[in-house]
Amino acid sequence: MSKFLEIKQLTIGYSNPLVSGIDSSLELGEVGLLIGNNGIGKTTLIKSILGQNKLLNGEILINGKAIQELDENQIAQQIAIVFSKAEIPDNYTVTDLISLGKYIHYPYYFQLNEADKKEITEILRKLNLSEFENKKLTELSDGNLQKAFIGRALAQNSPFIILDEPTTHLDEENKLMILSLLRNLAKNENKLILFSSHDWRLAKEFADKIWWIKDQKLISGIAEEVILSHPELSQPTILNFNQSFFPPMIDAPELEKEMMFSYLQKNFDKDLRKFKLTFKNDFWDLNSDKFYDNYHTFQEIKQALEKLLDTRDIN
Ligand SMILES: Nc1ncnc2c1ncn2[C@@H]1O[C@H](COP(=O)(O)OP(=O)(O)OP(=O)(O)O)[C@@H](O)[C@H]1O
Repeated sequence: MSKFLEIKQLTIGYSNPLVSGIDSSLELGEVGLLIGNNGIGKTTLIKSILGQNKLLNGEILINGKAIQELDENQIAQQIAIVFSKAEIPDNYTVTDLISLGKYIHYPYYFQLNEADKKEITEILRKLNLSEFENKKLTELSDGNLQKAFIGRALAQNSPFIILDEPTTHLDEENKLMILSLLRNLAKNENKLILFSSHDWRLAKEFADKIWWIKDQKLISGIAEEVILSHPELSQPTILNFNQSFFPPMIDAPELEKEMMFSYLQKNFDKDLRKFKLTFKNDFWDLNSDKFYDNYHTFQEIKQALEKLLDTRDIN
């Protein structure tokens, strides 16, 4: 069976390559989560899949056809895109926006036929947006606005939907709502969903596959397997807010590791990479090449580290 999206030996970028040697695929009914640091090439990859960027090498096949051989309209029949930074058209209602999804099927000026109207009513219902059908977009909550943009993608009726950061700017409850909506679309309507996210820790619970851009390569596979085989993904350093803080090695279950990281990051503007903390259920081991002791509380660990750093500064 051929994969709906197939990428072979692909290099993407501009004058210089950003990511090379990409070999991967996704099938209808799957949810793929695209992650990677800022500026690493996520949007560039999305644009390449949409045929908007010249490929530096290799190929992208959509339903067996090379992307370069499809014209704009043929691509729109296969792929709908939801950009999170989309401009909100002034004076548009929710129904107007969703109706725009039908545009690709008509010439410049069009009027919706009865079947289209029925379909849009059905999309509004499915997205729980019926009560807002005549509301201006500018009056919607962020969560409902995001749903309206997804509604436009659904009206386009393409089997593949790509979303750039669909959960950014949403509160936790709306994030979960959008993520389950995306998963339901894949599972109940056999859509292929590929979305990028900075909230990937949450998003991974809803994704079948992870596509992770790192060191100019794409690491891809079943979400859980990618995380298991790349310990740095489960290291909390990915949530580093404090530029001059470098965490010690923390050997502990995920939650304890995350909490210890969070506590140290708030309390130290320092490089702690010389130290290692090991969780032993009832206490924590703290050691470096010259030191070893154990502690029961976070505060004891903080005091010990402060003392050790002080001593080191004097020496
Ligand atoms: N049209 C362009 N010409 C040249 N370089 C570009 C162009 N567009 C983007 N870049 C550069 O390519 C790199 C990757 O950008 P891209 O937008 O793909 O990253 P990203 O992973 O989506 O980042 P973010 O998470 O911040 O959105 C950046 O260094 C960016 O400056």
